[in-house]
Amino acid sequence: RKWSLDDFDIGDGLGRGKFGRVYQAREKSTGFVVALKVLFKSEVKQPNLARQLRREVEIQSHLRHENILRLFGYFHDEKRVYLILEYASRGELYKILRKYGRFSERRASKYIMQMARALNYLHRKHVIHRDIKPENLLVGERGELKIADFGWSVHAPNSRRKTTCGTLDYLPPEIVEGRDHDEKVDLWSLGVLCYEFLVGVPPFEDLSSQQATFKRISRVDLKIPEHISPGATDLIRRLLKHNPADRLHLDQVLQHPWILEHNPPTAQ
Ligand SMILES: O=C(Cc1cc(-c2ccc3c(-c4nc5ccccc5[nH]4)n[nH]c3c2)n[nH]1)Nc1cccc(F)c1
Repeated sequence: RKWSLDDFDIGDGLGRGKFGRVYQAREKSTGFVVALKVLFKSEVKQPNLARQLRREVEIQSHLRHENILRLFGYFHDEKRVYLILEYASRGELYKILRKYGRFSERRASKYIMQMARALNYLHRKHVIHRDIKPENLLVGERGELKIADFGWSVHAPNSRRKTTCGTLDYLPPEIVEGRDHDEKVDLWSLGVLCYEFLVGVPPFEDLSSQQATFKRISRVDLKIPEHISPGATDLIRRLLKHNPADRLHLDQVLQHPWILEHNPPTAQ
């Protein structure tokens, strides 16, 4: 199917900051609402960015999971590339987190369960995300999380250097120490995400410097506040292990008492 801009009525601008130029749009023949991401070809001129974009399109267009934002298609005109992305009606998770400060244990465990399911799906396809953090998550119509950005996903195992423009907060020791890494990096990030959902700040944040954060990550300098339940504390501790081999597997996360307690398995 060849798409073009004429197929869409363009609506409001959506994610301004992190996500660049994204607009709500309605496909004219069906009325289906999407998020249309516009990238200027001038911005994607550098060959590695074009390769990065092709890789991201390649990865995301083959993924089908309710907790992973869909890429429906793409097209370009002489100046721009357009991505037809799933519209997440409840917006960006980090804005909701900043508004509430921190989430209840029930809400956090539901989100962590959804993330574990999405990561399980990705890892089975040998895709590691490497950039799980609230800024990359959106919320759908039924309050479900959608992993939205695959800017850093690669096929496992991988030793590519990760030069992050964002914070180090979510990076595991093996990446900050520049060592080889595999999909277990996403298990570490899941632990960081769980901590930030419940506490409101990431566990190794040290606003004095990136170097200080680096040290706290490398030493796994983890302090879990008293108000966090024993179940959540246990799950966080079992994910934030320096040695990737010691981290809880995703199947074990989905069977963890803290997850089951708030998300009883519906009779299948
Ligand atoms: O760049 C992104 C990630 C991405 C996702 C989005 C994005 C941003 C915002 C939304 C929204 C959305 N819904 C909202 C509701 C209220 C307020 C704001 C909202 N944003 N829905 N879907 C989105 C999708 N922009 N960029 N993916 C990408 C890039 C290149 C190739 C590729 F295959 C995928």
